[in-house]
Amino acid sequence: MWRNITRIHILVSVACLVLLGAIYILGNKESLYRPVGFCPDSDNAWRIRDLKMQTGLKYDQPSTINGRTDVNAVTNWNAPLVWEGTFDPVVIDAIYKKMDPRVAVLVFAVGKYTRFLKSFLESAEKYFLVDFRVNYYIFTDNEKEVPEIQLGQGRNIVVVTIPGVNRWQEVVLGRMKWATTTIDKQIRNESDYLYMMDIDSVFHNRFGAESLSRLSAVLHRGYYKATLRDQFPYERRPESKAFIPAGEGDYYYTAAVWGGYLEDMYKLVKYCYMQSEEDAKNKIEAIWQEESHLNKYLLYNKPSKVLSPEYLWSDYDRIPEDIKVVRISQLVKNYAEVRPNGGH
Ligand SMILES: CC(=O)N[C@H]1[C@@H](OP(=O)(O)OP(=O)(O)OC[C@H]2O[C@@H](n3ccc(=O)[nH]c3=O)[C@H](O)[C@@H]2O)O[C@H](CO)[C@H](O)[C@@H]1O
Ligand SMILES: [Mn+2]
Repeated sequence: MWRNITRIHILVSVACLVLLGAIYILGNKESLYRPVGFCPDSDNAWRIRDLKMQTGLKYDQPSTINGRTDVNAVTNWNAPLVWEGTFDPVVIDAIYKKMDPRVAVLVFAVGKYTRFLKSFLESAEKYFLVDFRVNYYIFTDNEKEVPEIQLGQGRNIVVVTIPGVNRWQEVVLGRMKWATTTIDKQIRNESDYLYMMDIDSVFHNRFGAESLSRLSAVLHRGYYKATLRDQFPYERRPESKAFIPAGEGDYYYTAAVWGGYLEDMYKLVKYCYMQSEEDAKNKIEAIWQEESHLNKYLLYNKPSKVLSPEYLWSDYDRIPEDIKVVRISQLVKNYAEVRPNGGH
């Protein structure tokens, strides 16, 4: 009898120890494979802690006097405004490589837009965060049309199947819903940074780690130089959640390229989703769909980096003197032909 109880005791104790051990290991699983240089904070997001660089790196001495004088390289909230010539790729890459972040790129290719996948992905492999870890999440209603692409080391394609639509506006706004739910389900565990991008674009030059920050937004090429804030195509109807009154505004940002820390992007993507749902309930659609909601958010929650229109130019437009490098450019397309319900 005594011996039996002892055995049961031992068995129960061992089982408890195994259980505790399993809970401990599972609880720490995240930190086991998290890259060095990131540290968790209270809302479980990952923050850059140290701007570390190895010894012996060779690069040009930075100047306090010389730099771009034709453009402004800092916002009035003291965030960098990134142009060619305002960073040294050697230094930036060295710092960010030490952190070795995992970057998620979310693109949608619904209906005829699958035709843009090949050139987007092939050019991204050549120019987008080369030598970094990148997962392309391709949301499509036709996975058979996702092309086979030769990918660099540490880079993957993940196909997410979604239903087709009748109106292009549904894809554009639907992106916010699908991104929110897919981050919740899957992406959160696989990424430190997240980018949202239009698929109808091609990379032409380096689009590198200088673009990474807590929240990075790109100046829309059409309104970056001479447009008065009251002329920005913000949503101007007070009935919409995206409403911005006259007299307010910093810049007009494009919704075709935006990125940042996973959790900050999640918050913003979800915000656009929720705001557009509110609008739908009130039978209104913001003038530029999620771009309008994005601009409202970024006015009152300033981005930590503003990227110049080098980070999204357009093949429709002549390249002006101040754009020294076109890093990615929107393709010319026949809107009426490529969209399910025609052009604008
Ligand atoms: C350069 C720029 O400012 N782009 C914005 C502009 O887009 P665009 O006029 O460039 O819109 P677009 O036709 O490229 O649509 C945006 C994206 O939605 C996806 N898509 C769209 C339709 C479709 O049938 N299938 C499909 O997959 C695809 O990833 C596409 O790149 O206005 C849109 C809202 O009106 C968005 O704010 C875009 O980010
Ligand atoms: Mn586009």
